[in-house]
Amino acid sequence: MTVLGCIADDFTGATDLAGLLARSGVRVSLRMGIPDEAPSDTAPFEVIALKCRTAPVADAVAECRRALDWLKQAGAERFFWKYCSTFDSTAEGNIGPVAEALMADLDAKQTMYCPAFPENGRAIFMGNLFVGEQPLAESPMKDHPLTPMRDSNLMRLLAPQVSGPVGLANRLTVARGADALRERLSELEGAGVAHVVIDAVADDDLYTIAAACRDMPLMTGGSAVAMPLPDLYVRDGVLSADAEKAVRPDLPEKTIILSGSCSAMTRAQVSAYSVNAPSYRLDAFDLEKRGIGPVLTWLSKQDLSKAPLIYATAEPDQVRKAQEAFGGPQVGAMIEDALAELAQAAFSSGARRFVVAGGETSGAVTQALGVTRLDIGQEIAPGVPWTYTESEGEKIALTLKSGNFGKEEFFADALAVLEDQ
Ligand SMILES: Nc1ncnc2c1ncn2[C@@H]1O[C@H](COP(=O)(O)OP(=O)(O)OP(=O)(O)O)[C@@H](O)[C@H]1O
Ligand SMILES: O=C(O)[C@@H](O)C(=O)CO
Repeated sequence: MTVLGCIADDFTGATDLAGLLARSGVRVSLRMGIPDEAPSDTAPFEVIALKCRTAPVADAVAECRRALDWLKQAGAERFFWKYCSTFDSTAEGNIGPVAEALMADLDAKQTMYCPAFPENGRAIFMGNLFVGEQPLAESPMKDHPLTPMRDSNLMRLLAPQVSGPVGLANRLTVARGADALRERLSELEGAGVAHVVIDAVADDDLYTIAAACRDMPLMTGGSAVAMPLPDLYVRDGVLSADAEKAVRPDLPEKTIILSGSCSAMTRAQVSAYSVNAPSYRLDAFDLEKRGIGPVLTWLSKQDLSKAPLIYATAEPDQVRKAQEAFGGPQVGAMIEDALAELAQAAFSSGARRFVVAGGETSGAVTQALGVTRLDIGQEIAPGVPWTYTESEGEKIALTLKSGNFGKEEFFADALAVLEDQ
């Protein structure tokens, strides 16, 4: 029976959330897209990964509502809407419109918003989101190819995305504990505030917030505020802990690393890895002119046991030039399609270990590999676990890395963690 039903707006975000929930030892099931069939063999925590972060608002809302229906059928009575720890969205959405639609379906008068992820340097103070020591709008997220973040204030970012009033429960309240926070939430509810941003700067704050909000029909946030929920549910008696860890299948060593993320950390990871490993830079202008042929030829000559890297990862000025030439969404889709086709080609050449960087990129690659359900394995870095699944009846391992997660040596770390298991 499913205790918590989760909907994630991208694929790396979904594995991030699943990985943090799985730290508790409970079984977490991750579905790539809404399953066609009715729920069966469900886990206490079900996460549905969608690719709707940058989809048109109406499409995102419709898809998330369908996901909600599936999770309700799975028996869930509490729900979690997972978006990015850097609140990636546009002036239209999709964080607010989806939250509002799910609230309406669940008859919820109020929900909370907490993208904080202290282990990865995301903190919220007085409603402002920080990435490390920088306000969001001064961090590298200001140059994101699809969702450039140009304001750091979560209330200001959220207000144009929702129809109801937006409020704040600040750190001074959170520091006073779960009862004080509950009181503040009900005071805001009395004043008609439906959308409450909650400050959090450290993991202790997240425990307080999860404790205060765990009975809301809908919680929303990054992955970290969901992390305390399994233990809280066990204490509440609504969940019994069953430590069913996924076991790594026996896999050939052949590996491919595909990076479509242009985030600052991924750029550093690509630089670090490409010094010693075979690597190919996929250039947007070259791809448009000559198609995917040259990189397919390069790939066919690689020894996959050396874990080659193919990356479209580029500096902000290069991204800007490509976007000006072809249009932002068009160039994004062209590169995603290319990386998806390369994943298929690598699979046909025997690759069974896939390291993918970037949420949209991960969505494209997993869809191309026909992956529908993942088991969560060992974490490589906070929020980035290995996952195990099948493609065309063959066992494979996949890790889907959020753009800004992991340290500089992430790609080498990922290979090492799999070897160590
Ligand atoms: N050189 C490039 N020029 C323009 N767009 C690019 C280039 N390289 C990649 N892209 C596009 O940028 C987008 C990057 O988004 P993606 O979600 O994959 O990474 P991310 O945002 O860093 O990761 P996350 O969502 O996990 O934080 C993709 O649509 C990708 O195709
Ligand atoms: O929350 C995060 O930062 C990540 O899980 C993510 O959503 C990146 O796409």
